[in-house]
Amino acid sequence: MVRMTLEAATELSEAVLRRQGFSQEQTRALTHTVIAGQRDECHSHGLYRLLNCVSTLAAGKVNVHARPEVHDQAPGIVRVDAKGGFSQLAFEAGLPELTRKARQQGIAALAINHCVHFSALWVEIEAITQCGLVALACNPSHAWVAPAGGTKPLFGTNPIAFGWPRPDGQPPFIFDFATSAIARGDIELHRREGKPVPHGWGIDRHGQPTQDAAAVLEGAMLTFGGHKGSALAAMIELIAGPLIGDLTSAESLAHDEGKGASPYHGELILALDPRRFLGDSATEHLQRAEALFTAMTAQGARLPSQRRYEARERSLTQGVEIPDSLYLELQQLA
Ligand SMILES: NC(=O)C1=CN([C@@H]2O[C@H](COP(=O)(O)OP(=O)(O)OC[C@H]3O[C@@H](n4cnc5c(N)ncnc54)[C@H](OP(=O)(O)O)[C@@H]3O)[C@@H](O)[C@H]2O)C=CC1
Ligand SMILES: O=C(O)C1=NCCCC1
Repeated sequence: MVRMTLEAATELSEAVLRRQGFSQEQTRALTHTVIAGQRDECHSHGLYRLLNCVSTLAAGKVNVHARPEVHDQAPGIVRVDAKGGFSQLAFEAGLPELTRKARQQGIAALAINHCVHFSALWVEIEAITQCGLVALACNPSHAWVAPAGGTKPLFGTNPIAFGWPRPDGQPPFIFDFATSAIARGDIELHRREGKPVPHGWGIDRHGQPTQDAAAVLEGAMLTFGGHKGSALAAMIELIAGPLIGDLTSAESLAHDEGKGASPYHGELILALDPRRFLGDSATEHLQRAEALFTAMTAQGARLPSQRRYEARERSLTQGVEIPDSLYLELQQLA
């Protein structure tokens, strides 16, 4: 393993992206995401993702000079056309209008269209909760996951993330997971490290259960929680696909033409303002939410994101670690 400071990791990411032709703005926004992922020890969405940025560019499947366009779609809806660029800049462009509308209306939606997407959603959810808003985000990806009861890839790994702001400087309550048993990135990391995957992550192309990571990647991933994850995955296809006029995971994969680039689709993000829902009683009710978190942890349960926040503390002082092989690949690209 190679250990480096967060500053060195940031320089490495910027060097790779600049060298490969990404604009200054794209380089900054992409680096923010992958460094956040690495810092919080979300290895499937950290520095490893730079390899996808580079291969997506080489495949001609991303516009590295895209300038997102913000449209005031309706009183409660802001739409951002990412113009074929990565989603990060589009999210940044839409965030001020999303928060303004949420504060005005109590609830607002941000629909991002035509974006190339690979981000962990908690990065965006954190930005919204920092504004004191409750947040929900989801998006399709490429058709890699079989519906419960089926054996052929149809859904994306379709992440869903939720965030709740907390008082007194406490970090927000956030969960963020794929509706597949695990993110595809994690299966890719198992394949790179030659490790078997646990039972229940996927099936081979003949529909048989397998622990061979490469066979799952060629076959189909499985949903988490059987029919429950499958229904959530279908919902995400609908509300972050046709509802916002964008591609489903199957359509994203067809758009890819076998190039292996990052998915191309839309994203739906909702923001809710507790102060609009509750008026003067907001503080009292947010305090009741704190009682829920206390009751969870009192039983020995950990809150989602607690591992991430602990990793963040460690990384800020000790830096981050990546496998030698990834470090060498990134050095070569830089
Ligand atoms: N852009 C895209 O299209 C896609 C992105 N992704 C991203 O991949 C990432 C990983 O997804 P996935 O593989 O499903 O993640 P996991 O199955 O690891 O689940 C992650 C979530 O569950 C929480 N969690 C895990 N274990 C526990 C526990 N014992 N108690 C309480 N909470 C727990 C995590 O908190 P903690 O982090 O603290 O462990 C985190 O919020 C996500 O960030 C997602 O956005 C996934 C699919 C597609
Ligand atoms: O890990 C995953 O699953 C994905 N991550 C980024 C984009 C495609 C799906």
